[in-house]
Amino acid sequence: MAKTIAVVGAGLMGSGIAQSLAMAGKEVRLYDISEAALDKGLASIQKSLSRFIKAGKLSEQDAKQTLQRIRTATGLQEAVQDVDVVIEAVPEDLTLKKDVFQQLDRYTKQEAILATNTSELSVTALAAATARPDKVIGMHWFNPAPVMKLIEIVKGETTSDDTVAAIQRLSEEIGKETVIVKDRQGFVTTRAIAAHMIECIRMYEEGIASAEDIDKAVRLGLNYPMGPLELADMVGLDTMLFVSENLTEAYGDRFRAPQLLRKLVEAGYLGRKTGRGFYTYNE
Ligand SMILES: NC(=O)c1ccc[n+]([C@@H]2O[C@H](COP(=O)([O-])OP(=O)(O)OC[C@H]3O[C@@H](n4cnc5c(N)ncnc54)[C@H](O)[C@@H]3O)[C@@H](O)[C@H]2O)c1
Repeated sequence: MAKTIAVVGAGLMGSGIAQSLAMAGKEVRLYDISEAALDKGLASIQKSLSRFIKAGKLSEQDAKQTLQRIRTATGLQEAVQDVDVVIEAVPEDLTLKKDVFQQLDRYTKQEAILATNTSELSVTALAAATARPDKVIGMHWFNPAPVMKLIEIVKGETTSDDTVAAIQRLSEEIGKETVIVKDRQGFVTTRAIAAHMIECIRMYEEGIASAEDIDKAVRLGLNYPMGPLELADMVGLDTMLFVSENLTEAYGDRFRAPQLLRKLVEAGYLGRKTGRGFYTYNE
């Protein structure tokens, strides 16, 4: 049973993953490249825990204990040397992730499992960067990690059944549901959401309805929690373009980025993070 888990990268996903694990009683080592990044990660964990308390879903005492179970480190070796599982959540860049996996391979116990939270990069390629390709696996979380139920487990070409079973067990121990998918571009969730979003952007481009009405139609008619265009703005239009290009390479024209998506990105309108995407944000 995995007792101590390292999370590498304390950004949006890494901090949420660390929090989910600690809330479920796991000892966590949280690593990032700077103190500033770790402080930011811890602040977002504290904010999220306060929301749980306010909603009556967590006691003050449990929140305090959760925080005590998260130990931060700015040295990678120190963070990972004694853990059973590492979950990598550094930016979506294959070269960077390969480099991180090589270091993890060097610094962790031989039997440790190395998992990646990539949304769409090749788990198999990351496995090949290590001397333990059978112990490398995709553990794809969703934002916000402490709330979202699913973990999409990605079995690389070389991932062993034991590794899949161990990550399935860990996910269940912390109260998550799992699906097991092959290591194919976009897995299930990224491929499904991209197809949906790209088709809705095309409808907007064709002038079939306003952005507001497309989002409203999908929210109220299909019962999705968010409309596709507001969701694209939240994810980031640059990220959506990157996903669409990789899916086009894998599956052909049906994933080709609509002109409008490309032009918005070229204009620097990347969604919420730049204050403008399909919508304009004032805060
Ligand atoms: N944002 C999402 O909704 C979402 C959902 C599922 C999966 N993902 C995936 O999770 C991963 C992380 O995404 P994010 O949104 O948390 O990004 P982010 O930019 O919020 O966080 C990345 C963190 O990694 C740190 N970092 C950079 N280089 C590092 C290194 N060498 N070692 C350790 N830390 C390093 C950064 O300082 C930053 O804190 C990506 O692979 C992404 O595709 C994202």
